[in-house]
This record gives sequence, structure tokens and C-alpha cells, in this order.
Amino acid sequence: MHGGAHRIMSVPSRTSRELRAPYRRPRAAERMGAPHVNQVIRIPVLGQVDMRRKELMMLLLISPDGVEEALDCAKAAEHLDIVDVKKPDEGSLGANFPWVIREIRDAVPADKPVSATVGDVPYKPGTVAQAALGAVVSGATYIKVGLYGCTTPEQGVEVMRAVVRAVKDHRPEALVVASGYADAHRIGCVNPLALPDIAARAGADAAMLDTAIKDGTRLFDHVPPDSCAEFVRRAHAYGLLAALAGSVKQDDLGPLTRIGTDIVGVRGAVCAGGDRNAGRIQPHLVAAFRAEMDRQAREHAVGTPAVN
Ligand SMILES: O=C[C@H](O)COP(=O)(O)O
Repeated sequence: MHGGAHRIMSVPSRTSRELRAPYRRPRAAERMGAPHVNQVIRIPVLGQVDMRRKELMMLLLISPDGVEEALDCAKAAEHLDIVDVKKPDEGSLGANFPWVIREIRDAVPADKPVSATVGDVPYKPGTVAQAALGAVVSGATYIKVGLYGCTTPEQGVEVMRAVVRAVKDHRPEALVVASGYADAHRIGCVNPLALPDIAARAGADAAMLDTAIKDGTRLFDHVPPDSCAEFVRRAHAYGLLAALAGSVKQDDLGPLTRIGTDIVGVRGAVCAGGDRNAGRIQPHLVAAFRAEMDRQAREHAVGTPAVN
């Protein structure tokens, strides 16, 4: 489904207890179409995540490398939240072809948002803005940019401002994700903990970390859980979504849940043999990953006041 129209949905009234309970991350949730404490919510027809169910849960983003794997994602659609189009052989956030984004948009259920990576981009704001426009025109509603070639926060802000303008001029409700790299020290790009500030200054919607070099090292090998918690805290302080990825395994889901991650991005862990290159995405591994996410969410929720 394409276009900018919205449908208006009624939601049941909340009890007084629910009304007293604070939202944990209201501004971030609002960005994803979450209900306010009233009777009406707006959900973009584009396949916005229904945050009524998810507002206290991590969302699962899965990255197929093409149409065939996207169809495998579609088989596991009930277990995932966002289908993320990328081209892993062009880099950690390698950009796929516009026609592949469009085919995948058509192949996955309309209520699943499609995300697209714009690449591990150079410090070239004009080039990157055009690429981002290409992704949103092709049907993606999350636009992810890897600030690979940016060595200072100012360069990152400049690139992301151009992206935000290009994307939102075309589709205001699309979400722009500024991504840095947990292993930035290995490639000489901007410090991972600078990403929330870069995203906020540029008017983006989310700050993300992935790993640049897919050599088996994981997010927490480079940015330990305490530092990831600080990343999430900074993102939320700006009202941004916090997305984390980087060879994340089921074992990492406990800490990721506890620190309040909004979106976890995964490929290798749901591919056969855990191999993001030679393996293919397996629907049963997606289901198993989700089951562990749900288990962690339930465990974490014990003692946490319900808000919905
Ligand atoms: O955006 C998420 C990435 O595709 C993560 O891939 P990975 O789990 O293989 O590192």
C-alpha cells in the first residue's frame, strides 16, 4: 500500500489505573503511531507498526537480502515487525536496488513496514539525499543511513539533515534512522555514542548502531551493555527510537530488553547455520528468536506496572 493517507481507528477507553500509569517512552512511541491517552489514534496506511500491542516491547527488524528471502520473512510475518531491505554484499548497510525494494514492499503483508538501507555512505550529503529519496519513492517507510564516511558529528548532522529533508518532503510520515557503527574505532568513523545527538540535531526519528565489519564480533564486543544503555538513554532523552544490531544472538536479548531497546535488527541469527552470507533466512529461526524476545519481555515485565 502506498500513499500518505491515514485511517482513523477507535481504541477502547483506558481505566483510571492505566491513565495514571506513565508511558515509558512517550515521544518515541508517538513517532511510531502509538496512541495517546485519548480515544483516537492515527495509523498511516503505509504499514505502520501497531504500537498498542508493542509499546513496551522491542520490535524485531529482519534483514532479507532480496525478494526470495523476503518471501521467507513473509512466511514468518506474525513473528517480526519490520522487513529491512539491504544488500549485504555491498556492506553492513549496503543498499539494494529500487526495484527490489518495490518488489519486497509488494511481497510482504501490507501491515509490515518495509525499511531500506541507503548504504554505508560517504560524507556526501547530496549523493546520500538522492539515494534516500530513491528508497522512500520505492516504498520503504524506514530509511536507514550508515554514516560510514563521517568522521565528525557535524558531518553526520549535515548528511542526515539532507536525508531528512529529501525523505520527509516526499513522505512526511516516513521514519529516518541515523546509524553509526559499534566498531567505529576499526573504520575511523564517528563515535557510536554521538549518534543520538546527531539524529536529534538532524530531525531524524531514530538512532541506531550496527557493526561495520561482519567478522563474528558482536555489538556488545565493541559497545558493552552499559554503554548501549547510555546510547538508549540518550536517544530516549531526545525522544528518539533506539535501534541496536550487530550479530545479535538470542543470548543478547536479556540485556537488550532490560536497557529499553526499541528495535533489534537481526540477520545472521535467523539464517541457517547462523551464517549471514551463506545461510538463508529460516522462518522457524525467526519464530524461535521472537519466542525468546517474548520470554525476555515477560520476564522483564514482572514488577513493571502495566500501561496498556
Ligand atoms: O539491521 C540489522 C542487520 O542486518 C544485522 O545483521 P546481523 O545480525 O547479521 O549482524
